Amino acid sequence: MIEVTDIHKTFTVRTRTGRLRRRRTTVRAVDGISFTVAPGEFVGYLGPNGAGKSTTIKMLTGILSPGSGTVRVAGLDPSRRRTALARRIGVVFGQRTTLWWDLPLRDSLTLIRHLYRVEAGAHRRRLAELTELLDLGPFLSTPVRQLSLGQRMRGDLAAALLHDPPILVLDEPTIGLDVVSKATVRGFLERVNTERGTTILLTTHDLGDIERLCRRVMIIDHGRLAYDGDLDRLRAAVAADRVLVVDLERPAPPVRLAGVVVERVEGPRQWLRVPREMNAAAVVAALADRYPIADIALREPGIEEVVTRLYRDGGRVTA
Ligand SMILES: Nc1ncnc2c1ncn2[C@@H]1O[C@H](COP(=O)(O)OP(=O)(O)OP(=O)(O)O)[C@@H](O)[C@H]1O
Repeated sequence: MIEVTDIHKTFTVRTRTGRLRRRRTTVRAVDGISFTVAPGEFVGYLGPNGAGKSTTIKMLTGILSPGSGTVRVAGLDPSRRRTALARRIGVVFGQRTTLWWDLPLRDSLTLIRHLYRVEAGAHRRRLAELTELLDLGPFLSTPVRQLSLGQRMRGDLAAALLHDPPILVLDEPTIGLDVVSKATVRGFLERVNTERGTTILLTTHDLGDIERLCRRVMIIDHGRLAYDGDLDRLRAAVAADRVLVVDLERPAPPVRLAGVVVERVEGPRQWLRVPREMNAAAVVAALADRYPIADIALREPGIEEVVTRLYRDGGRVTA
């Protein structure tokens, strides 16, 4: 569905160094990235600010052409076949709307129907379906400028999917949304992926989006892919520590066990950081030997911790 081979993109930036002097510097926004996304996959695209995510998305959607390397989306070269590609792809930019500010949402969607030349009957059916899934009914007649951010995003998602494209590319679709709107958007995307088989590439800083929706993540740092694989393997690869939550039978001072650090104590409950290289079962056995234990649970690190660690270590993944 999406094939990217060794793409590069550099920008030349002119910076002022004095009253008249300017210096030209080259920014390697994308520096040799390759990946493929198969039909029906839901892939998260992560990276710190300025890593090159938007530049990649712009090359996938034909807004920018790569300096070198090749991109194929639905078999097309996006920068050369932008119009043909538009029929096969839906794009949502969370920070920008594709809707007409002064028009009611319904009219915006009708205009989009004409742009994509969707036949009237198919449009009616699709709009009814999207209206139900995204609960657009209460604000279809409201001008876009009066919509809340969450309503506007639901409208943008409908606009991107009206022509039923097999590929959906999303750049920060949950940015600024409240918890309820986020849940609506995530639930909707999950259904689009599982029920219609739409291939989805999702760029986000919201790790909750990734954890809820994506089996595969790609992480970009300084224009290069630092990781491409499933989330669990990433957890193990960055060797983020696990936490053992121990309930002792009664409150006690922090337990003492070689290699294990007690992070927090609350009454009889203690949180123990267990380094990845230690065998958790052996730690549990050693604890049970020395302390009266009522209950015990092992927690894998949250995705926040995994990603923070990856960015901090300069994006090196060794596993
Ligand atoms: N049009 C442009 N002209 C000059 N430099 C640019 C341009 N677009 C992007 N860059 C630079 O390229 C690098 C990658 O930017 P990009 O917008 O792709 O990052 P990003 O991962 O999307 O970041 P963010 O999470 O902040 O949106 C940055 O250093 C940015 O300043």
